[in-house]
Amino acid sequence: MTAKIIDGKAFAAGLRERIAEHVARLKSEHGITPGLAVIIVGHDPASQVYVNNKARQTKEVGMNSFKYELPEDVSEDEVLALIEELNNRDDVNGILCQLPVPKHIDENKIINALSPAKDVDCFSPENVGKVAIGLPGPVPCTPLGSLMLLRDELGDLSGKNAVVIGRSNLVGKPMGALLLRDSATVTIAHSRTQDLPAICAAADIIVAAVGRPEMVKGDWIKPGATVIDVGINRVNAPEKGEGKTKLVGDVEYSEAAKVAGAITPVPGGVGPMTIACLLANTVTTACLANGLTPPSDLTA
Ligand SMILES: NC(=O)C1=CN([C@@H]2O[C@H](COP(=O)(O)OP(=O)(O)OC[C@H]3O[C@@H](n4cnc5c(N)ncnc54)[C@H](OP(=O)(O)O)[C@@H]3O)[C@@H](O)[C@H]2O)C=CC1
Ligand SMILES: Nc1nc(=O)c2c([nH]1)NC[C@@H]1CN(c3ccc(C(=O)N[C@@H](CCC(=O)O)C(=O)O)cc3)C=[N+]21
Repeated sequence: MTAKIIDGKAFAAGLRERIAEHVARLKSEHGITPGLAVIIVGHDPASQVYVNNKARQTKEVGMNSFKYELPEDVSEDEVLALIEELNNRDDVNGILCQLPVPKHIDENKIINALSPAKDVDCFSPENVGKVAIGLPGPVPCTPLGSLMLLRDELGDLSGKNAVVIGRSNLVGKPMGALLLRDSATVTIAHSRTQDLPAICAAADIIVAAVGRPEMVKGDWIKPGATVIDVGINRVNAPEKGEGKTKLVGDVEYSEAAKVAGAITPVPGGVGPMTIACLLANTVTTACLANGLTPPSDLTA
């Protein structure tokens, strides 16, 4: 058996088309153009590429993009003042501060300063709570993108055994909450979990969000299971030439693809969905800010 490859890049492109239609309707029927502000501190090249991609895709779907590139040595107070200014601007519906920030800036202060109404990463306790109990609002981008791919692949997730590996506030925990809302039977594994291979062997769905290159082995996977590989790890690739690197996921892709029913590749899987869901969340917060019901196809 060879797994179906879940094309996250293509799915994300389709999602962006739907987002563009909703944005066009918000403009023509309500005079609203959603806006997303992205803050980047310092000059990490990977972050730069990523932030530029977000800005380009934001404009492509017809939304306004505001980019703030702050120097590495900017003070915490200056970043907090910028967030406060953006919190108060009517043309900004989403604010994202690219993480990590330099060490002299307290990440928690940044997260707490963001207005929950504009918190498109879904970091705030208020928004995390809404996700847990199923109230409308932004949903963490990577889990939302992963859920969309799973629903598209499997339809109803009700009663499926789902194992999420990783319990971070960013990915693992909200992923577990979303799967539970869809009536899957959810196990969340982490670094203290005993006998992870046995737990995976019972899973119809595996979501790997560990940050360890190719940790999940092909022979852990139940034949026919659906595998969502969230991990993005840059590793050395001497086979490509001296000093070259490549991206791999948290799943041993070549072996897993022989056993799984369907699997996301890295790159081209969950990563592109994360950015598309950021845009989807900005439409959601723009609707909520204007007393409109957010489009159901852009949220969980
Ligand atoms: N595709 C995308 O868009 C995105 C991809 N990522 C990628 O996803 C991965 C995970 O990210 P993130 O959640 O932020 O990572 P974190 O480092 O915050 O969390 C990793 C989790 O994995 C668990 N873990 C570590 N080692 C093991 C082990 N041996 N067995 C089982 N569990 C283990 C940790 O357990 P414990 O809690 O006990 O320490 C922790 O809960 C990374 O590769 C990251 O780059 C992240 C965000 C977006
Ligand atoms: N406030 C904040 N929110 C985030 O969501 C956030 C963040 N900070 N900091 C960094 C991480 C990382 N992250 C990625 C999203 C998409 C790809 C992505 O699209 N990856 C491509 C490959 C890109 C490449 O080739 O380098 C893919 O998987 O196909 C990667 C990484 C979001 N993050």
